[in-house]
Amino acid sequence: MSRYVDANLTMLTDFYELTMANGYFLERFADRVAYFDMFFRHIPEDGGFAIMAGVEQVIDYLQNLSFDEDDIAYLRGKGIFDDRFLDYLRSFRFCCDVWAVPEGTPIFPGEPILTVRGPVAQAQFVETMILLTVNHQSLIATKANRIVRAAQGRPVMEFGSRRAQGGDGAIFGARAAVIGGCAGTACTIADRQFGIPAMGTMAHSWVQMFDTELDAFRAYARIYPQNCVLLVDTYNVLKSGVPNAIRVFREELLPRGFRPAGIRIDSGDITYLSRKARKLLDDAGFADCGIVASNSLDEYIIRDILVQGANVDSFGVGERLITSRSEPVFGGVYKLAAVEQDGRIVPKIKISENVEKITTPGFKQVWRLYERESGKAIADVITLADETIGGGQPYELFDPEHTWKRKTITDFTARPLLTPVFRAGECVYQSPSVKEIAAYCRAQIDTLWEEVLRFENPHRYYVDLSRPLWTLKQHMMEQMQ
Ligand SMILES: Nc1ncnc2c1ncn2[C@@H]1O[C@H](COP(=O)(O)OP(=O)(O)OP(=O)(O)O)[C@@H](O)[C@H]1O
Ligand SMILES: O=P(O)(O)OC[C@H]1O[C@H](OP(=O)(O)OP(=O)(O)O)[C@H](O)[C@@H]1O
Ligand SMILES: O=C(O)c1cccnc1
Repeated sequence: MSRYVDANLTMLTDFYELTMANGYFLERFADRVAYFDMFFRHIPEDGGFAIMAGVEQVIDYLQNLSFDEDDIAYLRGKGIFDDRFLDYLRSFRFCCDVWAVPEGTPIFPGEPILTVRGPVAQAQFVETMILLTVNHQSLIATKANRIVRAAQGRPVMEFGSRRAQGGDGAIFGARAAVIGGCAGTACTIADRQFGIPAMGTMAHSWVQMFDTELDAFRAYARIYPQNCVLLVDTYNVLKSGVPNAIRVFREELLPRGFRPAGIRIDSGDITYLSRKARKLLDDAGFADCGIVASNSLDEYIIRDILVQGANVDSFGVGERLITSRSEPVFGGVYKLAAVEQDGRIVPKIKISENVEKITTPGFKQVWRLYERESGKAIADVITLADETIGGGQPYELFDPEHTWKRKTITDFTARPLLTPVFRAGECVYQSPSVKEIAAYCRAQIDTLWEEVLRFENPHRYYVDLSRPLWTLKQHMMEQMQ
């Protein structure tokens, strides 16, 4: 089970999906085969890449689609749905094909990251949940990864449940955070469900509950000698918190053969306090005692305090991660790309004044091309689904907007990113564990050039169209003029 409540989320859909489905049904259109693509247009915070996440929960949702009698009665009560349509919903069985880019893969604007093919009434209907699931988790995985990269190898713990936007925000946010590189989470249920390590320290209330800070530290050290991290900022970090921690480490841990795990600083100037605390700990013979920092951190503050010379070994990050506070929207959209007519795929396009918003028509595949020698990713190429790239053949890349910019590459490998997930409604994909996804994500990010990784003005990674696809799109745009 990958949902925290065993609820059927079939009715979690925008109402227009239902009115359209009813309409398709009445127009005898419901079984016409359509292709929908999910893609996004903008990388949060103008970053160089985003991270795909949420596929496992999309699978879970699609496998559990069904309307029960209460749903049907509710819809009947609306007074706008045809009885025959309601009967059709009663026997609804998801029978579409779905392809998705595997979770943990770096993704780029404009490329399909998930495609659904099937009867339009169904393929249209699943839009809302697919978008909300992938938008949420990709947003948080992308944000978490920025924070993790800012920490430069120091572990980052996800502390955000209490400030998440609801239960799903906390649980799937924790899942996505670990995909993006967090070492663990404070979210216990996420550990139970996804096997991602739950960890934590203590709250200020623990310290306040005792007559003195010293008593609070002593009690904690006695109960948890093997993993003793003491919160040192309830009263005064340097005058009482750290000295009391040192005393307790000496009196409670050393005699029992334990070493301290750490102290946590949760307020004030982290750079100043961590440096002073480090010196006190070192002078007391606890050079191995880690310093955890928390308090409304994000990638910018972490980067700043490290540049300032903070002495921090790990970070706890909550609200700004779990809500992706600096940019809380991952604007993935779901657009019709083609229909089938008389056994042929007929591409569809959506025209806009804004060139970026013109959709790319047809049933497509996305190929990632890697330089053979360095293993680095060169570009992604969106092709029609029946095209193949690789097999030792040179390939000409060209910029879809400035077509005179061309380059022929020879020594490369190519892999298709869109992977079959459902065939005719049957799941054909085994989701990896979150740990495996996180490891894959790390390895994939290593294939990106430094220039794409940086926070400020990263290079735009190439997402090109194949010649047949570019020609098709051009032709359709001209026809629509
Ligand atoms: N050296 C630093 N450079 C930049 N930002 C820092 C530094 N130290 C802490 N911060 C950040 O400054 C922000 C504000 O901290 P603020 O002054 O509100 O304090 P506080 O110490 O939490 O106050 P309180 O004692 O009320 O909890 C936090 O987001 C914190 O992460
Ligand atoms: O600041 P964030 O990035 O969201 O990290 C999580 C915060 O949650 C806790 O504070 P809170 O005041 O809720 O509880 P506490 O009494 O345990 O400090 C913790 O001490 C952190 O400050
Ligand atoms: O374990 C912690 O230190 C923790 C957990 C949640 C929020 N803040 C801190």
